[in-house]
Amino acid sequence: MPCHWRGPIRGGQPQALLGFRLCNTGAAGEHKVAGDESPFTQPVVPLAYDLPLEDWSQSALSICVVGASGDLAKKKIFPALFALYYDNHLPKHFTIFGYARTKLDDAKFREMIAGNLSCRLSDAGDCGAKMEEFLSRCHYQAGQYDSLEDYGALDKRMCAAEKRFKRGDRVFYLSIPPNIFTTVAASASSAASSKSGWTRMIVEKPFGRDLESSRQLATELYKHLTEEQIYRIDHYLGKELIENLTVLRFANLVFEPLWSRQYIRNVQVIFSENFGTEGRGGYFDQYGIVRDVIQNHLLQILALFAMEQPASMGAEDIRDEKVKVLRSMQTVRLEDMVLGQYRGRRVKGMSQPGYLEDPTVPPNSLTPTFAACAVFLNNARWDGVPFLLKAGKALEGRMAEIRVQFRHVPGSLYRDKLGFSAGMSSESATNELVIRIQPNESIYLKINNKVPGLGLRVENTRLDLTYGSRYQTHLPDAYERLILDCVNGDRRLFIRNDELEVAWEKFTPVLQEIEERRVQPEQYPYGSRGPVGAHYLAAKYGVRWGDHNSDDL
Ligand SMILES: NC(=O)C1=CN([C@@H]2O[C@H](COP(=O)(O)OP(=O)(O)OC[C@H]3O[C@@H](n4cnc5c(N)ncnc54)[C@H](OP(=O)(O)O)[C@@H]3O)[C@@H](O)[C@H]2O)C=CC1
Ligand SMILES: O=C1O[C@H](COP(=O)(O)O)[C@@H](O)[C@H](O)[C@H]1O
Repeated sequence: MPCHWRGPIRGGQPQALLGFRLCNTGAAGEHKVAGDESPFTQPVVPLAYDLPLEDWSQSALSICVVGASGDLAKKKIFPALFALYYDNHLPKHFTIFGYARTKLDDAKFREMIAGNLSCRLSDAGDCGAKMEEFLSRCHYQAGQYDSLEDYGALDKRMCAAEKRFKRGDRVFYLSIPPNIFTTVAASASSAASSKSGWTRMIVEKPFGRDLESSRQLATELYKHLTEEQIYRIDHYLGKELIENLTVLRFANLVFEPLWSRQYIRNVQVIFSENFGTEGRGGYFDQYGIVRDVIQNHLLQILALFAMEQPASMGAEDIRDEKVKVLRSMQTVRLEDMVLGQYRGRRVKGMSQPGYLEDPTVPPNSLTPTFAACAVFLNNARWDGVPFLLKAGKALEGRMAEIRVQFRHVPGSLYRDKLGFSAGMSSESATNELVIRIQPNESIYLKINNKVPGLGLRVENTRLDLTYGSRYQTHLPDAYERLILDCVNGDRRLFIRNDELEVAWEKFTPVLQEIEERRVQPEQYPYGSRGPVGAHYLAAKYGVRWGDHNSDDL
């Protein structure tokens, strides 16, 4: 039975709009359709902004994870797919395929995935059954990444799963090392694109390692895919608190008027991990922390934080504003950057290995595992405001947050009452807005408040929105949100090519200089707060790192 579709296509063209595709039948991925009135197992709310909810009643969705045997696929992608299924966010007629070179059959593949699936806290008791149902829709195709024949075999199985429907839409998630991105894009799009619906590809970072290689990657991808088909993922954009940034700014009157150089002294975007590169040293050493975290995750956060209000919440309007603000950023300078690399240490008889002790890291590597930099935006809103970005591995805690430090109250009546004389610095008495991205997601505003009781003592305390106390709901993992957005054709949280170009433009010169001059990173002990140079950098701009305030730990 032919799979055919002649209706309009959104977000990525099928390869042959006019032709019918003859689908061979086969066992893989077939599931019952009798009595399928609703395209979902139960009605879901539209989750995509400004996009009509896709009509899935007559179509099937195939999701293929390329690199299915890998770390990311096992830890994040399959669990996210299960969570989406569990909460009824996937179309009813979906099938999942794993593709990689490792030889597995469906049973072994399901066994491999099952180990990482977990039930929601809200589990209504049917988790076991749902897991079984989910796993029964997961299939595995072993194949080489460049083999048209192997993708042809995958295509056959996808067709079998889609054969009862007018349309078959396909998502390929490229969860593979960057050296094979284009090979896979070429072979998969040529041999396994949908002929009856759309085909989209989620591409994982790194998108190159500098401006030139990023351009090359784009050129190669464009030989096989249109920009509309490419979903460049930055999983930080899928995190709840990042998704909330635009709501916080543009849906509240109280923040937006303060959001400028007039009231804000500095902005800090901080990422820290309390573990090293364990197991990923081979990949990490070629990139380093600036490329791994700062140039993408932290810069994206900065862009959302600092951009002007977009004309709408549509993907292109938001991404236009992000590009604009990134274009206004000064190119990052070496003198505004501090680099560090962790060394091993022994704590209570336990030894924590240094970066250079990781067997996958070349001896004498200069790759930074920590970096801090000050960046500036040359525009009317942010002129002169330092944005401090800091990221490090093997530090004392795991945390990501944005800190907005406000200016002093001019002519404050309460200077004495705030205890400046008793050693409290005037800085710790200024307002600070903290957006804690993870863990313990929260938004809090540090304010000065009268200590209750007789007399007049003022202290710096918090107006606190801690998600765990306010919302009794499970926060979806970033990968859930982003995979669902891709299925819905919502590109708001994915990186457009011009955003990527401008991000590389701003960082490539300094990255090249670091490599050419063989800049030595400052050593810091595993589990510490990082190199002291980061304090000097902040001090140069009259800033103190907010995450080092003991009240805030
Ligand atoms: N792991 C993570 O936490 C994160 C990963 N990423 C990105 O996601 C992508 C996947 O990451 P991850 O799962 O860790 O990667 P892996 O190194 O685990 O690779 C995924 C799969 O690709 C195949 N593969 C590995 N090396 C090669 C090679 N040299 N040539 C051909 N195939 C190879 C292997 O499958 P087989 O041998 O079976 O073919 C492997 O299982 C990468 O681009 C990474 O940068 C991004 C953020 C976080
Ligand atoms: O992209 C990456 O992110 C992870 C951190 O992600 P998180 O969601 O756990 O905070 C980081 O460990 C990795 O080095 C980097 O490639």
